[in-house]
Amino acid sequence: MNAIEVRGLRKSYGGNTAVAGVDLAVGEGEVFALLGPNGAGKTTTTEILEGYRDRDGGEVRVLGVDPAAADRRWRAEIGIVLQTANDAADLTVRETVRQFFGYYPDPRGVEEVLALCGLTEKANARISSLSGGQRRRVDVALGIIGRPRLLFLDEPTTGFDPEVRRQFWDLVRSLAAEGTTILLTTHYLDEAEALADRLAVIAAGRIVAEGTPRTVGGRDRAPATVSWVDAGGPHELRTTDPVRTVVELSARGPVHELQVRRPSLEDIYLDLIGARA
Ligand SMILES: Nc1ncnc2c1ncn2[C@@H]1O[C@H](COP(=O)(O)OP(=O)(O)OP(=O)(O)O)[C@@H](O)[C@H]1O
Repeated sequence: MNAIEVRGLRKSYGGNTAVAGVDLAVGEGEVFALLGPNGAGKTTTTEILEGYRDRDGGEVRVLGVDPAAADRRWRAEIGIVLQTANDAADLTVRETVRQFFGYYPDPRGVEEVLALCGLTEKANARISSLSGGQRRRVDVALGIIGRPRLLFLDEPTTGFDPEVRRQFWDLVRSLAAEGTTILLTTHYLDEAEALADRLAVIAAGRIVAEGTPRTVGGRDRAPATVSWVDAGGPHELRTTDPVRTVVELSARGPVHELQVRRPSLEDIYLDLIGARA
């Protein structure tokens, strides 16, 4: 059984179509990233999957259940890290995490979660005194304390400094290694590349490409750029067979600053969403 199955999902707000027929399948234990520009329909799609938003049409199964008709038991198997920070500003970090501990049938230990999220040193600090990135870590802690089978991460590392982002990536990898299915929404393509087994690019409410970070949008077959400097000056060549180009160049005589550049995920993404000519 797939953790998430979506067929023909549609949602409009008044006359504005936010999701225009999305199909999606996420396997158990997969880390799946949803990419797309602002307003593409990512949050609307994930909120429908989380059971927080009605849909206009389409079939949706999350852990085998229609989220529109889900019960408490289903909800306990889902972890959610929303874009908005929590608002229990007067409580300390530990008190906040402990409160959520009580909501779940089989939670992780409070101290374990604080440690996993790098919050042990801030355990006695009030939420209101935390920095933006530290608050975000509390959101993540609350999302994972229930030991979810499926975790929704909506732009989880916004506001994180580079070191904390790396720590968070390690946390996601360890959750994935335990078998947690993860649906990640992010604007950071390096994050999708580092974490996702598969990803989909959504634009104007439709999925425009799906694949692994290596293959999406024909990335693995796209031409590479070979650049070098020789006696005639700098050169650049786009080719689908860069190995052959390099072999031919080296047979011709001395070259310097030889570089082979494959299209990055960002190059492919920008092409897919039509952001480049
Ligand atoms: N509650 C709402 N009422 C009316 N329109 C909405 C509502 N929520 C979203 N929309 C519209 O639906 C479309 C999709 O929005 P959505 O928030 O799903 O996009 P997104 O891909 O998550 O964007 P972002 O990257 O900015 O978070 C947008 O045009 C947005 O203006």
